[in-house]
Formats: sequence, structure tokens, C-alpha cells
Amino acid sequence: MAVFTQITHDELATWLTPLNLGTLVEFKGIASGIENSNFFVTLNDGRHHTTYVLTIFEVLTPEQLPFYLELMQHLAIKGIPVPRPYADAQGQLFRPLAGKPATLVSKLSGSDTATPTPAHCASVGRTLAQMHLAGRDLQRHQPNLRGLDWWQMMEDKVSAFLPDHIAELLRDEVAAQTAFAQTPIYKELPVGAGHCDLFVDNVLFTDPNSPSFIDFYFAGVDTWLFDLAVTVNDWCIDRSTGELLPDHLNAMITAYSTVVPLTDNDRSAWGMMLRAAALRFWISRLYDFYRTREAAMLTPKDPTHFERILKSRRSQFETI
Ligand SMILES: Nc1ncnc2c1ncn2[C@@H]1O[C@H](COP(=O)(O)OP(=O)(O)OP(=O)(O)O)[C@@H](O)[C@H]1O
Ligand SMILES: N[C@@H](CCO)C(=O)O
Repeated sequence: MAVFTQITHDELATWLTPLNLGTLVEFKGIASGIENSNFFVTLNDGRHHTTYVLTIFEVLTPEQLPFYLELMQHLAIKGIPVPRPYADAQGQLFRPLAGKPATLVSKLSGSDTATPTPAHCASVGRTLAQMHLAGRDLQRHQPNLRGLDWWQMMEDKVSAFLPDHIAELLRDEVAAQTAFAQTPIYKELPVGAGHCDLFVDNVLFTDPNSPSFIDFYFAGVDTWLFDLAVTVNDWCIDRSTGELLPDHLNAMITAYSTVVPLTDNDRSAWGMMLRAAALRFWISRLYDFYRTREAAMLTPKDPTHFERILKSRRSQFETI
């Protein structure tokens, strides 16, 4: 279930009026997703029925939202296949609905794939690189809020729940990433707006060559290589072992580097970035696992999947 906030037809119709997109025909909650309340909303502009996606933000604050929504708007205007948020006459991209910030964005076609192939990986890699280039002139800046500072802050909180040898792994990796962030190799990596959560369930396809990216609500300014590593760690793996699949990996890296060439420095950093990307989601899943159990709300995602991926990447790539 992913409708945490209930709304009425009248309440929504009133909220939609300043967008001037048409009259409300119907709306229905979207079942998947764990962060926000999402609805498909159908409007009639006098000639056509068009369906949009309404998101009510359950956790994100009005201070954090402008970056995500302006990034999506910026990318959509530049032709990157992402949802376009709609503004009212004052240019506001979100306004309160049922006491929480809410936005209306375009609905993209297609569905996610349960079985990524090298062809999917190639189109995702190419589009990710195009997205990185298109984001270079975005004016607004917000760091990846799930970056190194957050890992350091979360380490003690989640360690409390872990057996000693697993807490030791966590401590060791956070320390390795802290040291790596001080190296010239890290400091030379290209930085810009990234999706930072481009998992298989956040990409919709009408065919394997036409991906659209959704769910930008963990986006942030980080190294482009970290964004690519997050993507590789979900798209180019054997899902039971977490091991990298060479054909998927080659397809994604080759397609990405056709648009944004990878440098020798990028290659030197690659192993640590794959480890960083695994660490980021291991920590967030650990946190959600214990927090969600307390709240008894949703089935949490499996943290041991990323513990396994981190161990595998650590055995493959040494600390720099
Ligand atoms: N712009 C869109 N166009 C089409 N479908 C969308 C769009 N936005 C969301 N969806 C649908 O709604 C579902 C849930 O959206 P989303 O993944 O953003 O939820 P969430 O709770 O924010 O995310 P998550 O649990 O992945 O962090 C998606 O899997 C997709 O099916
Ligand atoms: N992609 C994240 C969830 C947040 O979108 C995960 O699989 O842990």
C-alpha cells in the first residue's frame, strides 16, 4: 500500500484549479512505492482526457522539494524522458494538499522490467549520461542527502542492531569511504545532479531502447560515477548472489561512456564507487528495517542483499 494520505474528490478538484489543466474526472491511488502517496489523476481539458500523477510527500520537506522538482522540470524541458511537474500561474511547483506538500507531474508510458537484459542496460546507461550532461546548467544545488555525511551519522544508529562482526564491516567501510573522499582521485571526479536511486523499479520502458526515469526524490548533487555505480549495482547483477554480470555491465558502461567518456581517474575510482553505492543502500535498508518494524507499517526491503553486494565488491576491489 502506498496511499498514506486519503483525499476527497472536492479537496483535489480545488487543489487542481490553479494549474488550469482541466476538470477532475477521476483519481485512484497507486499501490506500489514506499515513500510517498501517489495517485493517477484524470483531467478533462474540454477536448481530451489526460492522466497525470499526483504525489503527496509524506517525508520530504518544503525546503528539500524545490531541487527535485526543478531538476525534473529542467530535464524534461531538455528532452530527457522524466516526469514534468506542472506549475501554477505563480510558478509554484508544489502546494499543500491535505496539509502536506503535493505536486502534479506528467504520466509516462511503459512499465518497469523484472528481467533487465544488456539491451535495457545499454539504453539506461546512455540516458543516464544524457541526463548528467543535461543537468550541468541547473541553477539550484542540493547535495545528495544520502551521501557520506549521512552514512557517518547513521553508522552508530544501525550498528546498535547488528552483531559485532557485521557492525565491524560497516565501521570499516564507512572509514574507507571517509578516507577515499579525501584523495585527489575522488576530488577530481566530475560532479553534478544525479538521480542517485536509479533502480530497476524506477525506470519505465515502452521497449528496451526507450527508458523513462521516475522517482527523483533521492536525487542530489554527487559524483556522476556514484550515480552510475548505484545504477550498475541494481541493473547489472545476478539478483540472487549480487555478483556483477559481465554482459550487462559492459553494455551499460559502454553506452554511458559513448556519451560521457570515462577517464583513467574514473576507472581508478570505480571499485570504491561500487562499494559506496552498496554501502548507501545497505545503511538505508538497515535503518528502514528496524524503523519500519517499530512502526509496523510496511514490509521493509531486505538489507542483507546489499550486505552481500558490499562484501562482493570489497573482495573484488581493494581500498585505494
Ligand atoms: N510519472 C509517472 N508516470 C507513470 N507512472 C508513475 C509515475 N510516477 C510514479 N508512477 C507509478 O507509481 C509507482 C510508485 O511511484 P514511486 O516509485 O515514485 O513511489 P515512491 O513511494 O515515491 O517510491 P519508492 O518506493 O520507489 O521510493 C511507480 O512504480 C509507477 O508505477
Ligand atoms: N531503491 C531503494 C528504495 C528507495 O527508493 C532500495 O531498493 O533500497
